[in-house]
Amino acid sequence: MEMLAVPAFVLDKERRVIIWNRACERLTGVAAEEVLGTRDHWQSFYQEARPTLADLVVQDRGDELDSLYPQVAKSCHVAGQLGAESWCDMPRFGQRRYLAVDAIPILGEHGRLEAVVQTLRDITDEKAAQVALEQLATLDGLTGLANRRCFDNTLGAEWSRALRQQQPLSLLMVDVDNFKAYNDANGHLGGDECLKRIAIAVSSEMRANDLVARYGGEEFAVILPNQSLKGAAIVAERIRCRVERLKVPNGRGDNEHVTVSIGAATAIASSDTSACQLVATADAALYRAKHMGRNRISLPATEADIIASARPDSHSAINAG
Ligand SMILES: Nc1nc2c(ncn2[C@@H]2O[C@H](COP(=O)(O)OP(=O)(O)OP(=O)(O)O)[C@@H](O)[C@H]2O)c(=O)[nH]1
Repeated sequence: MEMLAVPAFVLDKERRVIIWNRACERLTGVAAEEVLGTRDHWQSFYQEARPTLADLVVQDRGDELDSLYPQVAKSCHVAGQLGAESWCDMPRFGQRRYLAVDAIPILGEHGRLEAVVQTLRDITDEKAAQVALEQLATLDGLTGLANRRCFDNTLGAEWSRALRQQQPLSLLMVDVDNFKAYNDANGHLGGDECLKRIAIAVSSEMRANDLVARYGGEEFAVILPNQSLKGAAIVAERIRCRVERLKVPNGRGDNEHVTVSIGAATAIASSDTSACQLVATADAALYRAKHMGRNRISLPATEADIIASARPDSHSAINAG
């Protein structure tokens, strides 16, 4: 065990460390003599006191596995083994590592627990690669914003949260005006550059919990959790002004610049409404903003419309900004 290449430690049935091998010393930066005979082994992995997997096995607390290791947890109840993956603080190095751990009971006569071996594998690099891939799968290739798939998932999650917490949820649909003409005048690559600049402008108006996504083509969507209609209108107007201030010539004449139209909708989630209806309402508002001349925001007018805005049978009033 001492010379084993895999980091490992062993607890006795009183949860005291009886073996702490060399590889475990290298992994944690903690020498065996610091922990042998103590119950301080957790300090090598975490800033705050919490049981390691081996502690759970000794104390027969396998039922806490899922809550303590929410990322990946697996238990093999027959043999009493537990396995999990989690981020560990690694206090001695001050740098988190992602560890895959297994805790295996050692049974004596009559099947009585004598000790528990915990093995650890540092899989930080694999985890980082996996996270990077997952991020790539959620990003739009041109603008670097969240893509449509990420938008759909986030909206679903935020809708559920709004329903649970009975908080408003706002949505903005932002569409570049006359973009076909811009493409015709500047070519598709020129159009792409313009979309990138608008993406940056829209993102720069967001708070940490908001999500800006490329909804498709020259249309962006902004999810504003826990935001009232009034707040959403303020954000929408800030975005509209920000894009206008970019002063990207649209080729339609001197002093003519690229602008956006924005439709807003706000809903208090309820079980008889859906996130799709919120999108449809914001889209309808966007259509009205276009219809009324572009470079403007459009939103429901009254408090009643805020709630009604997500109902399928509603015909929200419009207030063009
Ligand atoms: N360069 C570029 N153009 C795109 C992209 N996606 C969509 N478009 C173009 O965006 C234009 C959208 O045109 P329309 O839907 O007619 O709308 P519009 O000209 O913006 O007019 P309004 O929306 O009514 O103001 C089309 O010419 C599309 O080819 C893209 O990724 N890059």
